[in-house]
Amino acid sequence: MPETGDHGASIELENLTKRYPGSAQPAVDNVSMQIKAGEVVVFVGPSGCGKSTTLKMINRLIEPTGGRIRIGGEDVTDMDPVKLRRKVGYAIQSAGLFPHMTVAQNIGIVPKMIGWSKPRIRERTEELLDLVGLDAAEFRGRYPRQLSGGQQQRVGVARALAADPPVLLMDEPFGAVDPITRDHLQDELIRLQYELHKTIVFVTHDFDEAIKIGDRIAVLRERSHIAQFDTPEAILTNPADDFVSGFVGAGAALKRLNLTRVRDVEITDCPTVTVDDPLQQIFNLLRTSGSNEILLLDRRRRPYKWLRRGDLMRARGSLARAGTLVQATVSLDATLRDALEAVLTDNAGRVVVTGRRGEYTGVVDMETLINSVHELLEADRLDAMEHQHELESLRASQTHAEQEGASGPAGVTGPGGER
Ligand SMILES: Nc1ncnc2c1ncn2[C@@H]1O[C@H](COP(=O)(O)OP(=O)(O)OP(=O)(O)O)[C@@H](O)[C@H]1O
Repeated sequence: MPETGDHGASIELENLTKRYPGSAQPAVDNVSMQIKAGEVVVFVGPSGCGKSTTLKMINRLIEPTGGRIRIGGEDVTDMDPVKLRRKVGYAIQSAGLFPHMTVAQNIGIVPKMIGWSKPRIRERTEELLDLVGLDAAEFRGRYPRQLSGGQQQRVGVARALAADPPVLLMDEPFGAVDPITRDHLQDELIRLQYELHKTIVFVTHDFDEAIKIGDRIAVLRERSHIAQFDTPEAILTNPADDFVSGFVGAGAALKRLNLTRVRDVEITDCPTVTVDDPLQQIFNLLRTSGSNEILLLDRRRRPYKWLRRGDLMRARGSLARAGTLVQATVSLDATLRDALEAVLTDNAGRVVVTGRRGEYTGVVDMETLINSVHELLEADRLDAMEHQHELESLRASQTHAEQEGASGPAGVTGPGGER
């Protein structure tokens, strides 16, 4: 198990402002926001709206000109920035690795800075490489130029996590890699977060990425004014205004598929055999299982081929020539959108689900997917109606209170809270 040490800490921004010298307008104007411990909050918004500036004020790479920042309840606005950065990991686009340092040296920078012993740094480096899916023996001695873009990005994330900070800031970390690698890196971040429970603030241009990764999304407009700060479900089904709708874009129902993971839907079992099983046993299973196909697994229980009865007849005693290779698989952390894509491109309308090491876990088929999507959309619709109803009752009770000459209910500043 990876070290899960320091879980997330809450972050509170209070009237945070940045006015760059010589600029007429502030780049970030009076932003207040509460981020809960252990949640992933994504900032999305148009270019130049102040996402990066807001993010970099949290670790004071950019000094605020007004307002306060609290991490885990502690005011860090005036804390020594070097001390602060131990609490806050930081990963950026293109990884930002030092080219003259090896992977291990890059990851060890912060631990070394804060005086960890060499063996402890070495152990932590190995653990982190494993955590981000890189083989330590192969990668620790390489230089960044000897890595692919996706591998560099993984090392960047490992480096940001090195001293086990409760908070992780990520500034378009996957902006510079191709869409497939980007998808993998997103899946891995989700898996990592499942184990680590850090508080993550993530900046992106890409609303689909925000939906996939965020527990909550802050849609920002110019000067980092918050247009809506809510769960992806709420933003998709109930955008606060035209600006947010514009950002959500078309295809909300399809985007909704990005919000649910394969592990959340019903995974069925199919009959399986392994390459070491005798042919006769495979035949028998095909006959008795009631299924017209069975899945052949390799020695590490990874999906290998689909076998049908006719395939075995034609195979004449050897599995090498029999069956159809399993093309696509999806992991438990894959989104329903990925699963749908895989099922649609498979002529038998199903996809094999694999665990962390690629091992067979089950199967998801078209019918399960369609049912799940219908249930999800229906649940969203009910939630949106309930939310609407709550807002209306709140308004009615406020109007009533005003008519009675009393002030509104304590602490209620208006519908929508943080909007
Ligand atoms: N060092 C600086 N000096 C002066 N103005 C700056 C500086 N850095 C950023 N700005 C301005 O502040 C505003 C916000 O910039 P910021 O980089 O935070 O936006 P962003 O939303 O992250 O943009 P993008 O998505 O394009 O990266 C922009 O108008 C930008 O021009």
